[in-house]
Parts: sequence; C-alpha cells; structure tokens
Amino acid sequence: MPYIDITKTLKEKMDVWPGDSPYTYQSTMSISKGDTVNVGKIEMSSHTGTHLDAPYHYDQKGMTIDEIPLEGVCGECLVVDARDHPIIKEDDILRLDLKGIKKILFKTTADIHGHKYEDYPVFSEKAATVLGEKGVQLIGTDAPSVDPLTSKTLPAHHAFRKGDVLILEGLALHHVDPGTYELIALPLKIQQGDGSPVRAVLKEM
Ligand SMILES: N[C@@H](CC(=O)c1ccccc1NC=O)C(=O)O
Ligand SMILES: [Zn+2]
Ligand SMILES: [Zn+2]
Repeated sequence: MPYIDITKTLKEKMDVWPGDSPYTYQSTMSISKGDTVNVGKIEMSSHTGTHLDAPYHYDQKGMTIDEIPLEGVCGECLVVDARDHPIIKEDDILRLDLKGIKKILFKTTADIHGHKYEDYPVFSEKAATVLGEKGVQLIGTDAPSVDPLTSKTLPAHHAFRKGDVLILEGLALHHVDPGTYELIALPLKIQQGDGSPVRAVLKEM
C-alpha cells in the first residue's frame, strides 16, 4: 500500500482547542429532500485536527497560509519515535542524525492517548532552536500544539519561527513506523489564513 494516511478524521464532537470553534458539518441540500444533489456546510477552526500553522498565526508579520510554498510541505521526511519524551529537549535532537533532513515528524504519546488537550508532549525552546539551526524546514507532531495549552508566550512557536521552521500539528502517527518517507501535507489556499486543515499522507520511499 503506497500511501499511509496520517490525518485525523474530521467528525462531529471531535476534540478542539479549548474555547476554539467546534467542528460541524451540516447538510444544506439533500437528494432525499428533493434536491438535485447533497451539499454540506463545514464550520471549523483553522487549527482543528491535522493542520498546518502559518507563521502569521503567531507573528503578525508572518507568512499567511496561502503564501506557503508547495515544496515546504511536500518531500522527503524522517519519522522519529519520541514516545518516551513528555518534553522534546535539545539532547533528544542532538542524538538524531539530521544530515540532509529538511522535514521531521515526531511520533509522541499524544496520538495513542487521543487528541487530549490537558497534557501532551511539547518542544523545549532550545530543541526548536536547534532544529532550525540544523536546517530543518518543517516539523510535525501528533500533539495539538508544540507549546503547552496554558502558554502565553509560545516559546517553541517563536523559536521555530526564528528558524523558518513550519509546524504541522494534530498528525495521526500511531500506526507509522519510524523511518524515511515522502510527505505530502497540502494546506487549503485560504487568503490571509493563519493556518489550514491538511490531508497529510506519507509514501514509502
Ligand atoms: N494548534 C494551535 C493551538 C493554539 O495555539 C490555539 C488554537 C485556537 C485558539 C487559540 C490557540 N492558542 C492560544 O490561544 C497551535 O498551537 O498552533
Ligand atoms: Zn495550530
Ligand atoms: Zn501551533
């Protein structure tokens, strides 16, 4: 099977960031009611489920989601097992052979424990800085954020921003073995968007 789906399903009553817009899908036209077609209306936050942050999400001057280059979200990526790390620290990064690695996905315990928002693995500011310094251009996590729920300063987001590292969040990685794959995770082309849901897939290399 060449493609591995690493996207969370968007469904009614799914967990969202506390206080954020709930996900809803409503039928607006229905064949069973005599319409020619079935049509639905989706309402959701740009940060629901598996999504890409635009730098604009945490930096007023940052790139918006419609400006993200396609090569920034497609290409060779490394999936690493970070399941025994409640905080991904600088040492965890320094132990990795990142030669030539531009995209790296971190498989943590977040996905196994469901999309929980109270405690999920995060990145230390130093780990985020080192990833940028090593030339990584995109990181992905199965957690809903790279900073703690209660953070008001978002140190990891801003450290990734300084290193021009894009952030994919809410991945489904529980079924993915560590290794090298081709990643495709295209955001919607939302004008002035701060982020977007993506359909993220991995292809065996
Ligand atoms: N996935 C988001 C979570 C987040 O920061 C957020 C999402 C919706 C509404 C507010 C948020 N953050 C801070 O208030 C992120 O970490 O980029
Ligand atoms: Zn986000
Ligand atoms: Zn984020």
